[in-house]
Amino acid sequence: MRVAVFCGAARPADPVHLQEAATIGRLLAEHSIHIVMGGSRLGLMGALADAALAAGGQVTGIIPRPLNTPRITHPGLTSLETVPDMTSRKQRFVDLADAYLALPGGFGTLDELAHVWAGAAHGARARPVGLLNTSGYYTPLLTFLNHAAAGGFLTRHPDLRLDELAVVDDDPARLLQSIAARIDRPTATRHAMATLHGPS
Ligand SMILES: C/C(=C\CNc1ncnc2c1ncn2[C@@H]1O[C@H](COP(=O)(O)O)[C@@H](O)[C@H]1O)CO
Repeated sequence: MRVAVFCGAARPADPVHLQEAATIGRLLAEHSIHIVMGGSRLGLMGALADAALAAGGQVTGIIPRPLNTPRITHPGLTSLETVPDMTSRKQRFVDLADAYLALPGGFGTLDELAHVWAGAAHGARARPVGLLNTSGYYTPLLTFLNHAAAGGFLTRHPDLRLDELAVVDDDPARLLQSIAARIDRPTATRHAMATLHGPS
């Protein structure tokens, strides 16, 4: 099972975000969940990857070629894939992940979240999305999404329900439990087999 994690490259003002990123990394590794992420050593991405690797986990980085420099790329990932640009990276996250997790972050994280939500709104197979709401980081975004829904702007796909857009929790372990319970296991297994052996 693979989870794509979107999270900040910046050093956060409050170190609790680095600690929580490390907690998520460790928990994913302990549950043998393969992490797919932006491939950087910086910010929350670095904290997540370091903790997962230290706990024996698998971490795949997907990094756009222009960002693949020693200053940015994590040197110890179990695998690293280079892609031409940010748009291709977002598509690789969608190709590879059985679920998505967003930790606190900036425009890059929001862009990745919007990409998966827009895909689901346009009929792509919806996969669970978890928001780690440390210190209420995502509460203003959720308020905005409710505002957008009330304004009738999130209705393009008739099956899309706002409460299905994301599972929100400020507790890393509870959030992972909720996401794991929502993963479509037969599809995830077929998907893993197809990736390993080619489509049957
Ligand atoms: C150019 C600088 C840092 C950029 N480094 C990044 N390396 C890898 N992945 C990145 C980087 N910046 C953005 N991403 C992707 O977006 C998310 C983080 O962006 P945010 O704006 O910090 O939220 C993350 O999930 C990555 O996939 C500075 O020198």
